[in-house]
Amino acid sequence: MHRAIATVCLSGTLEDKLNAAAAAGFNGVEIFENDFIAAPWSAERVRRHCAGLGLSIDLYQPFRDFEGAEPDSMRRNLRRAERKFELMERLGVDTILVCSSVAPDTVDDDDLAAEQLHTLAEHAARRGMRIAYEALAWGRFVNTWEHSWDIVRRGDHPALGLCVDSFHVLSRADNGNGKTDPAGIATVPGEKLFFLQLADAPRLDMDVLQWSRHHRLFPGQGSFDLATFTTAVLATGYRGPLSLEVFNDVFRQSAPDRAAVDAMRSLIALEEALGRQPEVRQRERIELARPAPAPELSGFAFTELAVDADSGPRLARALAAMGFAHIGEHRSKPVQLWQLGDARILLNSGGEQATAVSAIAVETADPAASARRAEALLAPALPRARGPAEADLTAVAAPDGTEIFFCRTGAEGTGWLSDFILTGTASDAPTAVTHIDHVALAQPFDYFDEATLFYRAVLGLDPRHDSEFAAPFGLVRGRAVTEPAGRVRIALHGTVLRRGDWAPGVPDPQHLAMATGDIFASARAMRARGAPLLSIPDNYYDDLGARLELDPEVLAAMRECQVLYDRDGVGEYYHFHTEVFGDRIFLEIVQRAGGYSGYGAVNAPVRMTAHRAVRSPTGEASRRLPSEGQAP
Ligand SMILES: O=C(O)c1ccc(O)c(O)c1
Ligand SMILES: [Mg+2]
Repeated sequence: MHRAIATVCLSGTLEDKLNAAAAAGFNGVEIFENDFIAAPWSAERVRRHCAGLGLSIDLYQPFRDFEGAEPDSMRRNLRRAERKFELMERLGVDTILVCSSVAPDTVDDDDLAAEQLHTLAEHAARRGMRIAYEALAWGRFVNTWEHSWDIVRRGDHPALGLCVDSFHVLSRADNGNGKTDPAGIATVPGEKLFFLQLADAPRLDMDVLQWSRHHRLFPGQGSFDLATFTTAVLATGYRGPLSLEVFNDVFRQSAPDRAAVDAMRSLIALEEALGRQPEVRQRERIELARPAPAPELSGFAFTELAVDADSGPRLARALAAMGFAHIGEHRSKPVQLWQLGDARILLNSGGEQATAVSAIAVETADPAASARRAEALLAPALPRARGPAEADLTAVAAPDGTEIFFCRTGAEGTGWLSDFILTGTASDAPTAVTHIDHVALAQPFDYFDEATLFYRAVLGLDPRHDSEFAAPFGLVRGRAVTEPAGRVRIALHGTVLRRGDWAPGVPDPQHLAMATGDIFASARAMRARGAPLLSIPDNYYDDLGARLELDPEVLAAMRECQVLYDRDGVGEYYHFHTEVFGDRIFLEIVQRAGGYSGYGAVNAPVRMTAHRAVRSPTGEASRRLPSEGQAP
């Protein structure tokens, strides 16, 4: 389909925005009026620049406070409109968005609004132009798509049609803010639907104008069902642009090239979702992106930690005490392979990077298909330095820079294990650890929403378990992306607000969590072997005993083993932690019981406070993520 983006989505000048949109592969743009007004270029120059970039100008917007005006204002409004039509002629754009009036002196009279829009359409038609009328969710009187459609119908002019914007429709459908039925859009005749704007948003219980102006997201980053919504629009016969219109405080200050790629990824993923809707699949002549389907992921092949001269030996000692065996050495790089049960960890001391999770390898049913899909979804491919006997592992970069590898352990030829000279064998899991349960990655503030879409679209993981909690260094936001059966879980966390210099650059270290079948046996065995485990204050256990009526023996065992606890409607979660290595990494052991699928977010502030001692808030510069704290 024709993919477009409103200039308001991107940061910078009009020139920056147009260049970024074209570079990301968009076919067209909506010119947001303020971007044009502030630009040093004439309309003709903008038109030429767009043409040179291969961008059509699909919409000029917005034209505000037109309908329901007193006769005197109407004369002024028509004059204002004529000036904009002249400008549109120069720009070479034939459709203008008129959004429903918010003016306090608007008259509540649908017949009057319809008559005035008819007149406006008549003026537009003389120049071969069209009026796309959009109901703002906070319009003075017109604030549902149904109401705008009723007025367009009464206005009865071929040059008068609707603009539907998923935010205005779904924000009202979702929070019970007013009666509206997104599915009903399917009944509008396609020729009366002039334009489609798409935005996602997180579910927030707040004023709808503030929600729209600050928190809109690209499709797939929030909680709206845009596939169903767009299917209803396509059912009308609408074949115009899929156009993104996102107002977002973070994107407004993000590098426009990167944001435009994120935006394009969201449309590719949406088109793919549309192709799965039976109603859409049956219609011909809809060209949709069809990336290779996401192959099934069955777990983590390995996780690689970048270590330095200090953290490397400390981590190696900790892994040994936790029961891991050092079973191999990489053929050409300073990389150690450690294993316990099915949990494999690489310690890589060859890079410049500070101690951190540097790579995650997922077990995929088809590594080549995973790589093709990642490419189709614009994941940046990473070049691999490859030695003669080494597997050709495909890797892409996640938004935070973590390398994601696609592996099939044991597969002929591509087995990554053959990169290692095996020098030992895994012990018999003396500490009951079975596999990697999850990897927790600190996200740079600017890339949190981009990361959600990346993992969802590229790896086919589902976003779940949104949390927000007050921690010693500020408010922390968490979200997990998981394989449906829970075999791959990645927990993302980041700061909710930017902060000054006192708090650490990242709110919480990254960590690697291993699953055990017996949390107390693991804790006792690891402690006996000298693992550097974290101490939890007595206050925590006193509160736990007060909040939950736990078996006194279990509570005593938790206190003895420094195990934290959570439960939800279906199951229980037991977990304990190591100290922090190199400021940026710790290890966790978890036991899930009865289908608990969370991450013990309720306990995170306690654990973070316990880690506080090793995360002194001074001298932070060296502890920021590579992508944090850089000059813009
Ligand atoms: O927030 C606004 O004013 C605004 C303007 C134009 C739009 O298309 C829209 O959806 C919102
Ligand atoms: Mg809009």
